[in-house]
Amino acid sequence: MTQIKICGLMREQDADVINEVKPDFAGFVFAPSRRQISLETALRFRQIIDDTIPTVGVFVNAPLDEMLTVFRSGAIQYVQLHGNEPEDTVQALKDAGAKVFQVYKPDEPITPTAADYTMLDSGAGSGIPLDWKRVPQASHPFILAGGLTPENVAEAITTVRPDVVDVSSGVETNKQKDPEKIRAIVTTAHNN
Ligand SMILES: O=C(O)c1ccccc1NCC(=O)[C@H](O)[C@H](O)COP(=O)(O)O
Repeated sequence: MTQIKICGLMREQDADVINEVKPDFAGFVFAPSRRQISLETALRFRQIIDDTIPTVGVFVNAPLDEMLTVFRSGAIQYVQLHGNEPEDTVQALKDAGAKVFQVYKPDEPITPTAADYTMLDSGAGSGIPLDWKRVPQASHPFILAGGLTPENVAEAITTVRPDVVDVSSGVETNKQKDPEKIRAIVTTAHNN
């Protein structure tokens, strides 16, 4: 079984399929993006998403205080650092009790980190696949992201053997989350 994060929830109705199929993580984008949501919306999501599903806040070079405010509000349990955040930031978030995903880009060295998860991503919700055969050895738990879809996720898992896969664009239709695609990818990840 491979765990899965569905990232970039935007509409309250997105929570319905999340509660139905129970991915292992649900992600909210706080960085500037067409998927960006407010803290108020994230708090509403947290109220309606099943308690057993941890929520992850995605930030890009945000001030530490901003991330701590969101974490302490209870909207998220994990912080995903998607910019060039230094190890000091990872440590400060962990000292505050947050769990951390540290994101690396292709061709960037995967350096030792105190983060709870190491994540390799081709972009930032861009839907661009990685060359899975060139994914470097990384410390575990390891998350693979970038251009995953219900159709290609089984091959990605077989090739890379990540602990977690992460998807956003590949479960959207007309730039909105698509319940059928979410059902399909969660089932496939959990069966592989
Ligand atoms: O999704 C965004 O809009 C986004 C914006 C800024 C920074 C990160 C962002 N997404 C991070 C994610 O965790 C996505 O799920 C990941 O990049 C994979 O996206 P995709 O290739 O679209 O599946």
